[in-house]
Amino acid sequence: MPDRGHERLFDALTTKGTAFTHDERRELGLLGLLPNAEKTIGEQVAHTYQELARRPADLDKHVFLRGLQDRNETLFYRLLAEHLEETLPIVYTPTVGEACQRFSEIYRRPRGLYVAYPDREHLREVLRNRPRREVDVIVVTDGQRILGLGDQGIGGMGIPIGKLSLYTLIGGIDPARTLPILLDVGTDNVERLEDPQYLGWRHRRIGDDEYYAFVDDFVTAVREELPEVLLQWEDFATAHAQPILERYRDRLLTFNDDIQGTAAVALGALHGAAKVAGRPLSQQQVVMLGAGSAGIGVLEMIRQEMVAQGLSDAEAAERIWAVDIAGLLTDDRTDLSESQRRFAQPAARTQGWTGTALADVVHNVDVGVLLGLSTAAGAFTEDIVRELAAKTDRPIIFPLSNPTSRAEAHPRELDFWTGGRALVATGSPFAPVERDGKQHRVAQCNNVYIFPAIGLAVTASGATRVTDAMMRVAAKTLGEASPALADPEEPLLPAWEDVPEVATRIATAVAEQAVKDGVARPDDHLAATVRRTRWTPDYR
Ligand SMILES: NC(=O)C1=CN([C@@H]2O[C@H](COP(=O)(O)OP(=O)(O)OC[C@H]3O[C@@H](n4cnc5c(N)ncnc54)[C@H](O)[C@@H]3O)[C@@H](O)[C@H]2O)C=CC1
Ligand SMILES: CC(=O)C(=O)O
Ligand SMILES: [Mg+2]
Repeated sequence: MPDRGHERLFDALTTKGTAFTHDERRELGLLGLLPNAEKTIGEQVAHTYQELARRPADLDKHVFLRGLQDRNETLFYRLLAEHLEETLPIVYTPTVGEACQRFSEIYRRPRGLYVAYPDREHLREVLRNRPRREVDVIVVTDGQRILGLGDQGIGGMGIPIGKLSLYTLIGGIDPARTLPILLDVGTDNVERLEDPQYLGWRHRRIGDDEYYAFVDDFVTAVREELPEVLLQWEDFATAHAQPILERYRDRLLTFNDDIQGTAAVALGALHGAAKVAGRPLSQQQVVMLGAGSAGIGVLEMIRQEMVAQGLSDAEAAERIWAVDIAGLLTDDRTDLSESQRRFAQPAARTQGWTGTALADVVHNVDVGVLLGLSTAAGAFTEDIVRELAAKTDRPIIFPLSNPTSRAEAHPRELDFWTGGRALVATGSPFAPVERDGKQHRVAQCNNVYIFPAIGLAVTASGATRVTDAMMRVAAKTLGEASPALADPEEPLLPAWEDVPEVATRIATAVAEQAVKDGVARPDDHLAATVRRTRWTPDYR
C-alpha cells in the first residue's frame, strides 16, 4: 500500500476519497488534493447510488460500477451490500454477459492478469507481475463458454472479475487478496476476430496438445508463486472442463464452479422442493435437458444423493434421464464422453417410443423433476410443461441456463401452465410472479449461493483440497436454509439479504468437513475463525 500523497489517494483498495478527515489529509500528505468537504461513507453511498440510478441502461450501470470498483473498492462493496438485490444482476448475470460480449468496447482500465499464449515462455514473470502480492482466491477462465453465450475470447475476463466481486460481497474475501485471470489462447468467435477493437490475441484457439501443455505451465507457475491459493476454474468449454478438473483436483486446492458449484446449489434447492412436493429425490424420476459440464455435474450429485437416501447405484441411474441436442443419452450412442456414458439409459428402455427428444421423455416417463442446463431458450414448451404437470401434483421445474435470454422457460409461464403448482428456480434473476393477488419471489438457483462460501471456508481453515464431501455439505447446509421448509409458499432458496449470513454458515460446515477429511488444520473455534476471516466494507 502506498503510504502517502497522490498515490495513496488513488489506491483503490485503501482510498477514502472525500471521506479522508482533515487530520488524515494532513498526516497522509493529502491536504489540498481534495475539495474541502468531509463526507461519511453513508453520504458517499447515497450520492453514488443516485448516480447509478440515473443511468437507464444496465450495461451503462455495469460500466459505472466497474469504474467505481477501480476507484474505491470499499465504497463499491458498501454500495453493493446496501443494494444487493438490485446490483447483483448488474455485476453478475445477466448484464455481465453483455459486458463480456462488449468487453473490448467498454474496456477502461486493466484488472487482474492476462496470461496469453504468445507469452508462454514467461508465465512465471507474468504471475510475478500480479498486482496484488498475497492472494487467497483466483478465478480463471479461457473465455470459451461464457454463460450460455459461447466463445467470447478475451471478453471472458468479465466473468472472473464478476465472480470475485461476489467472493468479497457474499463470502467476505478481502478484495486485496483476489486475482481474476484470463487465459488468452485465442478465440474461434469470428465476429470478435474481425472486430478491429478486439483486445485479445487475434488468433484461432490453439489445438488440444498445445492447450493442455499451456494449462499445465500455467498451473505450475501458480503453484510456484502462490502455493496455497484457491484456483477456481470457470466457464471452460465442457470438453476441457472435466479433464482439467480430473487432472488437478488431487494435486492442488481447486474446483470447477460450473461442475461442482452448480451441482451443490441445485441439490440445495432440490432439498426444499422435494420436501414441499412430499416425495424424496430418490423416489422421483429426474430429467435433465443439457449434458454439458454443468448438467452432468448436477446429475452426478443427484445420483450420490439418491444413493445416500438408500438406492443402489443402479437404481439411482434408472431414475435419471439426460437429454442433449441429439436426444436422450442411451447406451447405443457413440458420441458420448466417459462422464456422459455414466448417465446413458439402456436403449431398450425407449422401445416403442416415437422419438427420444425431451417431449418424448416427458411423455413416456413419470417425470417429477425437470432441470435445464442446455442454453436452449424456451425449450420447456407449453406442451411439455402441461404434460409434466398432468403427471404430478407439484412438478419441480428449474430452467437454469444463463443469462436470462437463454432460460429454458419464463417462471411466469411455468406458473400459468401448471396452475401455480410448479416449484420453480431459475439460473438468472426474474421478477416475482403474481398469483392470487400476491407477489411470489422466484428462487435464483445459481452457483453464487455456493462458491463464495467455499472460498471463505478454505481461506479460514487453511484447507489444501476441495473434497466431494465438502461440496455435499455445502449443498446440505444450503438446503437446510430453504425458506420453503417452513412455509411452502416461500421460495426454495434464501433471500439475498440473508445470503452473506447463510454463506457464513455454509463456510463453517464446509470448513468442519475439511478438517474431518484431513485436508485442513483442526480448530476448536472454527465458527469464530470463519466470522473473523470475513472482510467488511468499512474504511480502516
Ligand atoms: N444456474 C447456474 O448456476 C449455472 C448455469 N449454467 C448454465 O448452463 C448452461 C450450460 O452450460 P455447460 O454445461 O457448461 O454448457 P455446454 O454447452 O457444455 O452444454 C450444453 C448442453 O446442452 C445441450 N443442448 C444445447 N442445445 C440444446 C437443445 N436445443 N436441446 C437439447 N439440448 C441442447 C448440448 O448438447 C449440451 O449437452 C449455460 O447456459 C450456463 O450459463 C452453468 C453453470 C451454472
Ligand atoms: C452461473 C454460471 O457459472 C454460469 O452460468 O456459467
Ligand atoms: Mg460459470
